[in-house]
Amino acid sequence: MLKSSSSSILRRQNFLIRTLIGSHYNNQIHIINKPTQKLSAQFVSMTTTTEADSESILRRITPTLDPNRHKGQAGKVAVIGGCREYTGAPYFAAISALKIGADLSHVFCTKDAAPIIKSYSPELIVHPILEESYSIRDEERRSILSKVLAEVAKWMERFDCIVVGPGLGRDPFLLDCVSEIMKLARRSNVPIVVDGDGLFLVTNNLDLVSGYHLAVLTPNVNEYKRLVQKVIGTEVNDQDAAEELLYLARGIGGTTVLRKGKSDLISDGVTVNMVSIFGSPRRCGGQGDILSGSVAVFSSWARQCISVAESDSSTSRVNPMVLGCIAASALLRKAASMAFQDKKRATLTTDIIEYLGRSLEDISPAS
Ligand SMILES: NC(=O)C1=CN([C@@H]2O[C@H](COP(=O)(O)OP(=O)(O)OC[C@H]3O[C@@H](n4cnc5c(N)ncnc54)[C@H](O)[C@@H]3O)[C@@H](O)[C@H]2O)[C@@H](O)CC1
Ligand SMILES: Nc1ncnc2c1ncn2[C@@H]1O[C@H](COP(=O)(O)OP(=O)(O)OP(=O)(O)O)[C@@H](O)[C@H]1O
Ligand SMILES: [Mg+2]
Repeated sequence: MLKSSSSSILRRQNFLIRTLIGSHYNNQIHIINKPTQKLSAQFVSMTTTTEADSESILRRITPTLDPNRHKGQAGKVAVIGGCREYTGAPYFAAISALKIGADLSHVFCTKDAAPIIKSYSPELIVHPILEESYSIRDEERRSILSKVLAEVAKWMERFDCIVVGPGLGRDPFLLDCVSEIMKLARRSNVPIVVDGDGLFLVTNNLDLVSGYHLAVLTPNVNEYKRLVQKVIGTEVNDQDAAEELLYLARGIGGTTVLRKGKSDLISDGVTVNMVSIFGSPRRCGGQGDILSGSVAVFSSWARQCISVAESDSSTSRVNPMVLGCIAASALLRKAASMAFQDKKRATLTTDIIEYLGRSLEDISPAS
């Protein structure tokens, strides 16, 4: 009985993967020119840009609510962020993951930030383990770094994805600890979404993500500018945005980059996809944090889908991190648009989070 139901799930997932490949790859940007090896500012605009079929990707990667599944199977994510200044950003990322459908969402933050983040929500599992320079003496650094790492190591293998950076701050000692956490995640093959101050860290230490195919960078306008300057050595060229992003992703060794903006552009150095469905004209802070938590969940779901069908050799063409980005971008934009219809100028990030569930329900009904 159990065997026959699991083989029917397997058959369904194999079917989903095959249709996924078909629809997704018909809707990506086609790179007509073969980029030269040398990274160059002189991109020749030869791409045709089409919109990703995000609704069908969302529908296909979102798991069904199966009564046989146990807690954790729909996703366990962790946000590394939250310091003295910023407590909203890690909360937005972590709660968004739960609202979309993850089972467990953790936050690893500084000791100061933890009671505040806990008070926002009893749903989050909050670990007050990070320290900033002001709270420690120089001679304690080494022992505190080992303690922080040991604490995170106890949990790391349980996570399907970690999100590094929302509200992390830029304290040098804290960033040293986070670099070690990222190395640990990489050694454990745990996917990493890098956002906010995590991008400040990574831009100055590209080796942390370079060549890691399970990493996603989600830069906003400023963060993208700094990345392009560092990796390509030029100013941003909006005329040839798709080619530039492709070169950037290649320059980081095939790490997926989601460039946020009026249209979101996504590349892993092989393809470039675009999501530009209407969102909201409100640009209140925190929407990028929703996105990073959502990418963590959707890319984990896409990986689950693909790993079930691994025997199908054609699946090697599908990058689950890219699918996760497309799904997350589309869902956030839909939720933002619904929240704006309701709240207009008063729309805040918490309002958008309240619409995540209904937006997903419209595309992939729970029953
Ligand atoms: N409630 C919270 O706790 C929030 C905390 N956040 C955190 O704040 C930290 C810094 O992130 P930021 O996004 O502010 O860093 P950025 O480097 O993107 O922004 C720095 C400055 O650039 C300006 N800027 C933003 N968009 C611009 C544009 N399109 N053109 C020109 N200038 C622009 C901003 O006004 C800001 O003063 C991160 O850790 C982030 O996660 C943000 O996520 C927002 C919400
Ligand atoms: N001009 C725009 N029009 C429509 N949607 C946009 C626009 N700019 C950004 N977005 C959407 O908002 C989301 C967040 O992007 P934004 O650039 O605000 O990130 P951010 O600055 O990192 O946010 P945060 O305040 O959380 O740090 C993106 O996924 C994008 O889809
Ligand atoms: Mg941000």
